[in-house]
Amino acid sequence: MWSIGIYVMGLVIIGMIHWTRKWRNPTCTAVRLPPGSMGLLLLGETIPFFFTSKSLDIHPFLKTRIQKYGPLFKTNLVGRPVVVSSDPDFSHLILQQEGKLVELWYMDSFVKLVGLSGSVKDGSCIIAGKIHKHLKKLIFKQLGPENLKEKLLSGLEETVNQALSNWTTVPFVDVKHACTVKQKSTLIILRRMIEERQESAGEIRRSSGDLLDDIVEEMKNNSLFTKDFMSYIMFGILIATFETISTTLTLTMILLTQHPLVVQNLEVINESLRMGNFVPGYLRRAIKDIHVNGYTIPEGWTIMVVPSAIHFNPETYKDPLTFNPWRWKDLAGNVAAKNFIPFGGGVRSCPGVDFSKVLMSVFLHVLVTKYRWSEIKQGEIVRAPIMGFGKGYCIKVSEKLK
Ligand code: HEM
Repeated sequence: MWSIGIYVMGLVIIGMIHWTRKWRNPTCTAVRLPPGSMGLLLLGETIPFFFTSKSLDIHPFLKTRIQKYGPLFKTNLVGRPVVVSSDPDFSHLILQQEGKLVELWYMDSFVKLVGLSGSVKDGSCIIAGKIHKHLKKLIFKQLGPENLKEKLLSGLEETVNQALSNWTTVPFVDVKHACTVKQKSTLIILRRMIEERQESAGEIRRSSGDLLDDIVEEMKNNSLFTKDFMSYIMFGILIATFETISTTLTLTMILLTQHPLVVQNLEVINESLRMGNFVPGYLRRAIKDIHVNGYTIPEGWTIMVVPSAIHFNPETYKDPLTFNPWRWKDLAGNVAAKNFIPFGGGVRSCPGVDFSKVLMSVFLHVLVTKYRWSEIKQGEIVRAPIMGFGKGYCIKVSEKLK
């Protein structure tokens, strides 16, 4: 009896040792993986990745490992092997290689943990291939520079004026909250709007011609564009708009309050985007083995491009943690091309880039020319690892005295 027990115990121990070895060195072939640690069995290094950091700087999980292992390191997050890249050239290459070396990839559990659930299925972005191209074209037609100038700009200014005027009537506003959509009710409203537009498609189309009209038109010809799918896509677009712009504007307000002399500088938005890095990384999956600097990233592994590491690289940006909009005057265009990626890059880059920059410029212009503000509650900047503002950033807005 004893001998059977010892035999089983031995088998379990050998199994555990084998499993741990395989976890630490996950490939069977003799490829040279980037340096780094796969962390604890099953957990990997997930826990320190989600620690809260109260600084604008690169998250400590990433910073300490970049210092220890260099610009490319391996790790394991939420059960998946990941290579993290803070190398500007390699990151640039990866973002340009969609469909060739890599594909957009969101780890399900990662997405849930960082609060982006809803946009993925089985890890892959559900908006792929032809649908992706088509949708992006529709978004760009509405939010690209031409339509912005011809149709949207005056409306934006009016909306911003109205919002700021409303803000003067309340004791204070929580900036991030004031710019954010209420998710549940928005989804219901969107579904209703699609139905209404479907019912009166011809009529509204002539008078409005917005993204929703384009989508309703597409739904007639494309069986993949179902009502459910499209209300979900519209919701995704709204989230992509509000979450990003509200975070960037809140951070801009905090930085401007700390540096009032900078207010008139047009490069404030670029500088805020450089320092914001509200997501920890852009995720891709290697669709074939990728060879880089003598290392191999095996097919199927996740690659995380870390914008904060690129935007806080002291070789590109002197005193990277200093808010200095003037730095942009001296930065050559070709330097910025690989070292400034707040909107991603390649075919998966953000289609809302022009709209976001125009909206934020209009907001800041109206704010500083017509209004003044004072801080009521300081926003505590936290990265966990998505950027947030603790218990909120509250300001009191008043009209400027004439
Ligand atoms: C400050 C504002 C914004 C920032 C910083 C931002 C940032 C980004 C980034 C970094 C990506 C690429 C992610 C990746 O490569 O994995 C992206 C993609 C995307 N963004 Fe934005 N975004 C902003 C505003 C907007 C707006 C206003 C829209 C509205 C249409 C939008 C819609 C999208 C969409 C649909 C994608 C997916 C593109 C694709 O998969 O090809 N974003 N955004």
